[in-house]
Amino acid sequence: MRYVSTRGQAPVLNFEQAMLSGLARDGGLYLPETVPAFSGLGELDGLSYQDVAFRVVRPFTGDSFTDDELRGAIDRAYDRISHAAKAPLVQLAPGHHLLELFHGPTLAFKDFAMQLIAQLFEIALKRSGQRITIVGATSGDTGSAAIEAFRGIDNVDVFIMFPHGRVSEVQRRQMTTPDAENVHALAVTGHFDDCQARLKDLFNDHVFRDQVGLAGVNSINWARVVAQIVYYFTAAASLGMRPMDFTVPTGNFGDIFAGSIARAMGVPIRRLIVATNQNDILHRALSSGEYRVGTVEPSISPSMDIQVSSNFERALYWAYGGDAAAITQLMDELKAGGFSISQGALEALREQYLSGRVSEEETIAMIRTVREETGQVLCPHSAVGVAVARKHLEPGIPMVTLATAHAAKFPDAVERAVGLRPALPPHMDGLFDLPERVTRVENDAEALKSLILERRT
Ligand SMILES: Cc1ncc(COP(=O)(O)O)c(C=O)c1O
Ligand SMILES: N[C@@H](CCOP(=O)(O)O)C(=O)O
Repeated sequence: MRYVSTRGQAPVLNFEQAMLSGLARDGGLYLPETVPAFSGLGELDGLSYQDVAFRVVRPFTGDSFTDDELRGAIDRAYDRISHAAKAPLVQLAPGHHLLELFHGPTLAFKDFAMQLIAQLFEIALKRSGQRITIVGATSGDTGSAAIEAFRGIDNVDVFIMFPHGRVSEVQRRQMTTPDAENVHALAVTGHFDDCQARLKDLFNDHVFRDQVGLAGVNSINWARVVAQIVYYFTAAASLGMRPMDFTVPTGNFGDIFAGSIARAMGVPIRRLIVATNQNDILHRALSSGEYRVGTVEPSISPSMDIQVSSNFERALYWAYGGDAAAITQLMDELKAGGFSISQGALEALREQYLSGRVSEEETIAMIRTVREETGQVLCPHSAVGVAVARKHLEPGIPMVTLATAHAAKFPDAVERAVGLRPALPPHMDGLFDLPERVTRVENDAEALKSLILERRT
């Protein structure tokens, strides 16, 4: 399996190289040259999550890992997910199911990919003896999952940038309380898009990139996306592999893009529905064809407070028929505020994705409604998903909404909706008592580079 950049000017890589690279050297994102068709869709029901993961991930890793290495990595990764089913599917209403992706150590869907790629990074780094510096940008969940997965791993330093004052207290403490020496939490002045833009600045400075062995674990990293494909397969297998719809609370477009790969591999996904909060650039883009960056508005679903949605570049690349020059041009226009999607590409995107947007009030109301109807307490991101999904239910077609985080990570929003603060699970006891370690940083690439050079171990 070979991986190519969406901008067409970076070296073609194998899986391990693409994983260790993160962003391509031309600023683009890696994609497989072709998506492998999956054989044996009908044989998955009844298999463990780990068995399905092995079958789904294997075609993407090529000869980068032996079967034993991959199987071992999968087993160790998913041992950390507490639920026996790993990603249980529960019924919210007849025909509407919730895919619970919050039973990992940091209570968000990010654990599914981050735990696995940490294992794969460790194998690859032990083999090569290479030392790397992971830098990540987070609106809250990627950072905590990355810190949890990579803390204490030899040959790795982890620097996580989060927007100061714009993540929940639980998310912040998950990033600032681990005492591992290789972990560095950085509170950046600005919002998530600033953090992500600075991250890309670091990658695009090739001298710095090579000097520190820069690696990325955001969903710009193809390996993250691959791991997120698996739960579309397990959900579809539980529902008998008949045509179904998925609604995905969306920000950086990694999770829903993984759904489009599952579909390309053969999972009978009829509609993939993008659910956004008031930061609705994706909904506006799919509705109007205009991808125009607005101001990031803080919301009660802060992990989706994103306007520049990285993985949309991958979707655009396919919508433009793999025309890397066109993507490069669009990404140049994006620097000046946005671009118009061509009619042909917009039609191709609309064949892949529907979209909906939910206001703050609707999100609160949905947390309340679902609690009243089912007893389930949703996190605000999952509530955005459920609210959009409910507008798209069709008789006879199962709908799966991804529940992307545990309600206890966002107690203020949940309390506003239903008057209770969900308890954190026992493994997080003491989170509010531990000392925090965090460095305030300006939204400035040079300041970040100096800090990273000074701090890496
Ligand atoms: C809880 C939660 N829900 C949804 C999302 C959106 O996922 P994606 O960025 O893959 O679109 C995020 C952040 O990525 C998140 O942390
Ligand atoms: N919501 C994310 C934003 C980054 O997403 P990623 O999937 O690209 O890592 C977060 O919680 O940090």
